[in-house]
Amino acid sequence: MQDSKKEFGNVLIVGLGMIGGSFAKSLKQQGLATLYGADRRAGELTLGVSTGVIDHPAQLDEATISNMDIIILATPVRAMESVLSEIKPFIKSTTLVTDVGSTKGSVVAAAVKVFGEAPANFIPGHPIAGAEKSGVLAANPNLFEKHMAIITPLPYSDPKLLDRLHRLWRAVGAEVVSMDVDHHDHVLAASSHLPHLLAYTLVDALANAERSQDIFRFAAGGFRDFTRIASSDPVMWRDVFLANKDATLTTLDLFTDRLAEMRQAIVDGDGASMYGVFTRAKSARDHFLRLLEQRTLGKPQEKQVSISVSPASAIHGEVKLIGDKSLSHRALIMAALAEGVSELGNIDLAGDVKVTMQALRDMGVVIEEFGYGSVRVYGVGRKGLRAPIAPINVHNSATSLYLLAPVLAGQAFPVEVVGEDSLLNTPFTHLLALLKNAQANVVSAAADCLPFKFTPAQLLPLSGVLPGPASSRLMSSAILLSLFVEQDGQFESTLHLDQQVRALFASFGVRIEGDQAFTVSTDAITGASLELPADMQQALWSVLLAIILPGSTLQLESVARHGRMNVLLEVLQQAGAKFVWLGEPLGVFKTQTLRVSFAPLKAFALTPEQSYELREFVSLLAVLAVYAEGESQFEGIPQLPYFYEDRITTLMDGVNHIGGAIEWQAGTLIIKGCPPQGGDLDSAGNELVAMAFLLLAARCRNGATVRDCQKLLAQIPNLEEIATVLGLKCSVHS
Ligand SMILES: NC(=O)c1ccc[n+]([C@@H]2O[C@H](COP(=O)([O-])OP(=O)(O)OC[C@H]3O[C@@H](n4cnc5c(N)ncnc54)[C@H](O)[C@@H]3O)[C@@H](O)[C@H]2O)c1
Ligand SMILES: O=C(O)C(=O)C[C@]1(C(=O)O)C=C[C@@H](O)C=C1
Repeated sequence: MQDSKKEFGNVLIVGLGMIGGSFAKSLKQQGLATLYGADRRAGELTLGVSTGVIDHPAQLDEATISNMDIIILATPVRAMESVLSEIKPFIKSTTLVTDVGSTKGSVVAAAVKVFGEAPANFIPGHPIAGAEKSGVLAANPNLFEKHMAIITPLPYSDPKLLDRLHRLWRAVGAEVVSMDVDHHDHVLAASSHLPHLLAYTLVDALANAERSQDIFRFAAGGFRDFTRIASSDPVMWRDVFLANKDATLTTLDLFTDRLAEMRQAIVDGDGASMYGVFTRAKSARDHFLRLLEQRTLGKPQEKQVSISVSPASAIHGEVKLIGDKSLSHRALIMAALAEGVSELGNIDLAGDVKVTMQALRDMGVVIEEFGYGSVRVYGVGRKGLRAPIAPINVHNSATSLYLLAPVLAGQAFPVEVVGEDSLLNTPFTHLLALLKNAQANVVSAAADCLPFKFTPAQLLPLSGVLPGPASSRLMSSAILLSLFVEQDGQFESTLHLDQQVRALFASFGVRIEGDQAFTVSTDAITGASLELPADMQQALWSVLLAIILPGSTLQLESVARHGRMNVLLEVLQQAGAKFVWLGEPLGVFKTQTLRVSFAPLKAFALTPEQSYELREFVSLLAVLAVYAEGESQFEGIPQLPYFYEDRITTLMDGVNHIGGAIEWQAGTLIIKGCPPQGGDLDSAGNELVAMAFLLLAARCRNGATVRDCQKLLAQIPNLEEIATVLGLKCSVHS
């Protein structure tokens, strides 16, 4: 009877319905077993044979049972006890007996009742896959593919048979997860049983309500999506609720309390509460969908995107650029930690800032978007964040990590932070050292890399100089950490604090005094109304476009006239650029309109101090030098952190490849003014290099194509639009 050539030998399905039939069909189609089916409805067995789901119909008698290698119980859960009693006299100890029931405690209890103690060859399981259909005709051999199968091994389960069960589920395409029986029943009560109860009850209540005819007649997608599962098999679901009574009641009580709160919000016309629940729920469901998508599709392959730029003539116009990226991160975090509501205008809502915003939303902060770049943030107070339902994912945003980590260290709940791509291999040694200096409870998985696990701790004031090379991100981390200690925070840094960052914190009631030795104090973090200044990278890019393209004049609104911008403009003046500030400085960031126009450029030099101060802009300045007459010299580049030099190397490769001339001479970068012809430029995925190449391309005689721009477009999704407004012809293609 046994077919020894097939991997799983003889497999018997008891209960040849939708789930049992799907299992059988998959194994049979792959030729992995000889399939037997038993069902109290003879018709299902006949259909099973005629539709190729099983090889043989069978009875639960000695001849069948003693010859099986695997027996799978796939009846409704309350029928399993009687099936086990029936097969008990004939089961061999080497036969794996398992089940697919939706509840696990009741199935184990049935086994204990029948056998005295669940035998070592009985190992329960449950596929987290299904449909609202039933019966063998609904069998789908692909049903379990890329779905999870939970198995709940018992302490004395036979390891060899456990291994066979793993292989069996993997053979039908499932990912196997082990779980404790009680945990399984509580989790599934919430994720599966409660939704079925709600769907059945809703349909039944409406079907018996007044106007039920019209209710169904006019119901559309919402009703259909919510109630699909009310078409599921009633016997199966009656059994589930009888079998998993306690866990279902616990989750049902939680739900009815929350429903009562929603009812009250409607009675009170409390829109803020409703909005809060809806945004949190939307964010939680979006998160769930992303997880599901990753599991079923695998990680999506990032498509390579290129931008082609045609040779441009002049650019003209008056533009208002989106707000500064780094200030946007900080403003959102401060508004979330504030007491009261903040209104933030000209926020950059793309790229990495979205990561910070999502993390805050995941922790219960309501952020309403109204109009382009405007958000209203309902602050929850320093300690008012809520534990997220899943780890906080900072994706590829180091800035989000630097700014969120101190906030998480100060909360009263444990939380994990995960990341993606290159961030996973980046050691955050200095950030961790800073957090530990404040006695934060944080552990990293390995080698100071993500994931990090935070557990609540009483934070203490920082002492001494900030670890590692001076960095403005780490300085902001130190300021944010100081908000969670009782006394005023104090720390030292060799870096000057950016005036705009100081102004931003001050707007929320946080005073930062001193220079190099800082004191951070606050009575209360208060909500603020702020309009952020234009992003400096984008502002410089547009300014340089106008400067290098003959005939251009450009007026940029909301440019902050502060420290670094002044250093930058000094360098541009040295190169011969023409610009003028218009109007009076406005708001906390002292913004003004900046007008620039084309000027013939001459070579210029950066001192090591200027290179350090302007390190974020060195790639753009190098392109400016390509269009200046003579030989520009940048000193101090090798002394910058390694990734700045990496950027410059990519930039040099590109410029030299299309006919420019940049070289190193004794640690100084020498750029010879010599307009290139054009061609292909590979940005190696770096968004700042890509931006510099777009600038370079604009005046190449034949235009140029910049490759690997996906990160740049993630940061500036409306780049094509900005270029069009300015009059630059570029097209994005993959
Ligand atoms: N439907 C789903 O989405 C889903 C998902 C995962 C797990 N499950 C579990 O899988 C099992 C089967 O569900 P289904 O959706 O395949 O149901 P189904 O109604 O399609 O199939 C059940 C089969 O069991 C048979 N049966 C009932 N009592 C029997 C008995 N005493 N002896 C022999 N056969 C008997 C029925 O005749 C029927 O053919 C249930 O335990 C259910 O909890 C279902
Ligand atoms: O997709 C469906 O129709 C299901 O109901 C599948 C579902 C679920 O709730 O997710 C139903 C019961 C199970 O035990 C496992 C999966």
